[in-house]
Amino acid sequence: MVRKGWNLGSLVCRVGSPGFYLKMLAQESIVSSPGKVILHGEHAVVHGKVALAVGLNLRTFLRIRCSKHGKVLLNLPNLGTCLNWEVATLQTLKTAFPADSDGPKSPSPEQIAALKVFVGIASESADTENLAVLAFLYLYLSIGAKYSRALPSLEIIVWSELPTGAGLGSSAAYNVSMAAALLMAHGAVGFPAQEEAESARWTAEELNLINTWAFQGEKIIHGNPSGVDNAVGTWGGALRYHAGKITSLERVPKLRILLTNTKVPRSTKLLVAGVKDKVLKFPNILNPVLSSIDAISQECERVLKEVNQNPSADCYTVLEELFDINQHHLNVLGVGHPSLDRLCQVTASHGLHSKLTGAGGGGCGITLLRPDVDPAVVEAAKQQLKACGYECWETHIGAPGISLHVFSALREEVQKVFQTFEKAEL
Ligand SMILES: Nc1ncnc2c1ncn2[C@@H]1O[C@H](COP(=O)(O)OP(=O)(O)O)[C@@H](O)[C@H]1O
Ligand SMILES: C[C@@](O)(CCOP(=O)(O)O)CC(=O)O
Ligand SMILES: [Mg+2]
Repeated sequence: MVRKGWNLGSLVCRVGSPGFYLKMLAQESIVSSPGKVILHGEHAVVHGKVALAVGLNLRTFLRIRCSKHGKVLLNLPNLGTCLNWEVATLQTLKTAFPADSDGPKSPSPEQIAALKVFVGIASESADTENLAVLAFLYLYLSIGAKYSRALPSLEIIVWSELPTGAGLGSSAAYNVSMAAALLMAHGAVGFPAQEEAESARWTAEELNLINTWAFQGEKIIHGNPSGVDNAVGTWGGALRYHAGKITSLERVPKLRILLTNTKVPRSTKLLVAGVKDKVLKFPNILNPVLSSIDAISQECERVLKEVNQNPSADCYTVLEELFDINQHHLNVLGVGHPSLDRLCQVTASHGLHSKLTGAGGGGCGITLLRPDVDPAVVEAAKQQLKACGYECWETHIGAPGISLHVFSALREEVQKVFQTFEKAEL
């Protein structure tokens, strides 16, 4: 179902009246993708073990407009970055991104080197913020090379409710939104909106394509991603992820979670590389730890089913114990941080159980809230965490994956946010 070119016709063919789609495309499209919370399996999942992850109700929004000014504008207000390039200048990179008919391919070292030279990043730079620009250029040029003869002139703005670099999958939400918007702009996936619908999702085949391209963007930001984050950003809900196999977890109970951001910055790429080095150095010591984390994910999956069928206080006690054990394992892998130890100690002093989520090294932790927990206990824990300089908020798990926003109050609100960031560089 791949359609070639920057193609209004393909959008019109999909469903509905031509006037409706032409109007929508002439204006612009807004898509959004959720952040994620990994319940269990971070890091181990990079080494082929099971992870359980859920969509988070904090999202990244992207607006794409096709324009006639012969430029590409990329506005990233979360990073304070707004760049633009002449399309003609971007064409000079086409030798590194030749047209080919194969599916998405991993970014090659030569392509990454060419992009770094183009953007003016030192090749050894560990600055993760710049990686968002590289990931965009990679997706723009690769998707352009695959689906169109000419590169399009575009204006793109991405704004997120998620903290970046805090373990909540902001990089994946960014890459999933970017892949969906660019694929839609090229007609490689349809424009799924139905008239009067508030938001819309793509077919499973299209979601698969979006996910595969987003994974390539994640490779630029993470180095060696497992693919779990982009899978949640694409499909949402609650997923079991194992060696690229994505299974939707059916009938997951509505778990309540307290999310805490220690605000200690860290880079997923460096933390993942650190774990790899440690596993290579001490395979006999650390492989059993990864296997134990795998067993924790599987036990958690079993208990979540039980909570649904036959909820009991014991189930929640097991879930709490699994959090505690996994947090110790993650410390053994070297991805803990004193700020996370403090988070766990503070919540433990209120009888609550926490673990880091995502890459660790700072960033966010999650605390399980049993259904019968006294609200005064949660409030006291929150106050103490805030006094440590942390930010916390309560949430429950399972937000929808990548969505196109058509007619909704949410779309209007997001538009207003985008307008505050609009710059007049063009
Ligand atoms: N809204 C955004 N705008 C621009 N870049 C983003 C955005 N969200 C994430 N990124 C990119 O992702 C990086 C953070 O990714 P990462 O270190 O994997 O942490 P996490 O995915 O846990 O937030 C940022 O440094 C930036 O390159
Ligand atoms: C550590 C890891 O398991 C999750 C990283 O998540 P985040 O980028 O910290 O949100 C890495 C991965 O799965 O690719
Ligand atoms: Mg990430």
